[in-house]
Amino acid sequence: MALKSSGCASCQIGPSILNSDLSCLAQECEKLVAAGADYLHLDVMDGHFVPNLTFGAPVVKCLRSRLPNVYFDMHMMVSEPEKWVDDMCDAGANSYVFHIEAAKNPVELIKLIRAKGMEVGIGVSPDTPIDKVLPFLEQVDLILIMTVYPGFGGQSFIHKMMPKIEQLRKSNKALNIEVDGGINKDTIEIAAASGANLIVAGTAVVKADDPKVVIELLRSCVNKFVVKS
Ligand SMILES: O=C(CO)[C@@H](O)[C@H](O)COP(=O)(O)O
Repeated sequence: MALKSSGCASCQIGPSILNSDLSCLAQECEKLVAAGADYLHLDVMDGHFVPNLTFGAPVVKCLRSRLPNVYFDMHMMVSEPEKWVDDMCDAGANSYVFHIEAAKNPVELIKLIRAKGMEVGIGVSPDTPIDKVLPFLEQVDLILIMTVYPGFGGQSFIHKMMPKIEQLRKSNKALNIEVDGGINKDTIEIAAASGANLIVAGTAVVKADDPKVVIELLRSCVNKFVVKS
């Protein structure tokens, strides 16, 4: 599987496992895939770029051995994104999403990630203007718009991020625009209407009685808006 779109930005749902039961992470991931997840969004935090710690390549490697065919979308909330490219690739990551705020040389970093055969994404935190990523749109597979401040699951969706998504979608119909943070049945519509097509949902999915129902609801909502080229 690849996130790269071929002329049209199709809807894919990628649950974030951050707020799942980490004591049995592999089973939680298997459950999400069985519930219809298109990919898994894995949040790596270094306690420096964000005020929280999660996990690194050794955990990703263990998950890869249990889930050989699932797409792992690595959201690297780290201060030195160039440092973990090799490890994440070797662990089985499919995409490597670094934050524009942390990248010293985005062009070189994009090249490094591509050379390892991973897809490339750039994350944008709420206080960062969208202009910062516009020069790189042609070089990446996705732009990740944060609709919460990175660091924790379960926060409230920041509506005023929608113009960023609208501007990106207006500039490129085929671009993969990933939205992350506070996505649930009440916020999916505005995110999809603004132009997001890759949907990261954590709490709403992993804490649901039936994750399949929530994934289907998110997907049907996005499919009403998904952009055709
Ligand atoms: O990257 C992050 C938080 O930093 C996200 O992936 C959240 O983990 C999504 O969780 P919810 O906001 O959907 O609970």
